[in-house]
Amino acid sequence: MCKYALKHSVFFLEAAPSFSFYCPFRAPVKCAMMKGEWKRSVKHVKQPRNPRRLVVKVGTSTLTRETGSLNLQNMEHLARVLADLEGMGYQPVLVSSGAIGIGTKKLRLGERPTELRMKQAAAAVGQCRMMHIYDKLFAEYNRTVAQILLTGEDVESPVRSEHLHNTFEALLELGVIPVVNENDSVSSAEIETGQCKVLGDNDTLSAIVARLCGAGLLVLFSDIDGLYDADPRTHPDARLIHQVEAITPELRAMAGGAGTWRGTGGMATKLNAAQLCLEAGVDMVIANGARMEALYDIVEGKNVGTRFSARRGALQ
Ligand SMILES: Nc1ncnc2c1ncn2[C@@H]1O[C@H](COP(=O)(O)OP(=O)(O)O)[C@@H](O)[C@H]1O
Ligand SMILES: N[C@@H](CCC(=O)OP(=O)(O)O)C(=O)O
Repeated sequence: MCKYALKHSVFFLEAAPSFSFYCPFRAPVKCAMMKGEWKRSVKHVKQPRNPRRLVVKVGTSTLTRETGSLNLQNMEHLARVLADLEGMGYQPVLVSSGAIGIGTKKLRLGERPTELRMKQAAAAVGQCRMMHIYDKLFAEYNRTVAQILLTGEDVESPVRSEHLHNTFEALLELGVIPVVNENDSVSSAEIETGQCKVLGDNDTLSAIVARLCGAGLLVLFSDIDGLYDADPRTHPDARLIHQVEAITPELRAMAGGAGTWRGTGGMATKLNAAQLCLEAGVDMVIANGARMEALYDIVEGKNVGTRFSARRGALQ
């Protein structure tokens, strides 16, 4: 136990520069040594990665159709595959966007609102509807879901992030599938500007969640097969990049913004998420949400979409 704490605290010191703006792993590690029984709290201890734990993020463009209606086909496939993976011994955590888009449709607003308070109202309505659908779909497979809504302050605060970490642990231990989103109705940072010191968007949020709960893999399901060397919507000859090991300025230059009126951030925010994952030793894959079954291959490390491999700095 003591060796564990020391080993990992040393790791933190070495890795400290990468964690200067965010460190979710604040659970104190108590260490008793022989009869001296000294105890120490090691803050900022980095969690070992659990290879069976995976975070799956789905974007609004995957959960809704061009008309703004729910894409029930994608949602059903998502619930079935995650329930099945849970049955196979994996511990899935779902990060789901879609609250504003779904709320916009339910309120018959016609188009995504531009006024902040209206976006927040749409998110409050849409989140409720989205959870209702997830609850029903997962119940079909005898699975229980839980809602976790987060803000930047929650993951910045040592006390709150420790509570969050403990809640994830308890839910996963109970076999529950957590469904996470940003708490848009109280947090204006993301939906107003797309910029936020800690979160910023659900791509970044999912990377933070993957680190917070010690996941070994993050999968971002989008409306496209992966990262291309240019946005395929404007460059039809763009080529898919299969493997990435470092986020370089050249790579960032290839990543454009959102592809549809429903998406937020595009590939730019997915690369931010990849950067956070690579720093923490978490593998990340971008894949097409129209083929959720690809998740079976992804967890086995097969070549699907774009894989960001965290070879350096990996804990396991
Ligand atoms: N280099 C790129 N490779 C692939 N997609 C890109 C690239 N640059 C920009 N995009 C756009 O990113 C979109 C996916 O992001 P986004 O619209 O935010 O969806 P989501 O809701 O899944 O987060 C794609 O539809 C595509 O048009
Ligand atoms: N929290 C917002 C989603 C923000 C976001 O990042 O959206 P997306 O680009 O579709 O993943 C919502 O639920 O509407």
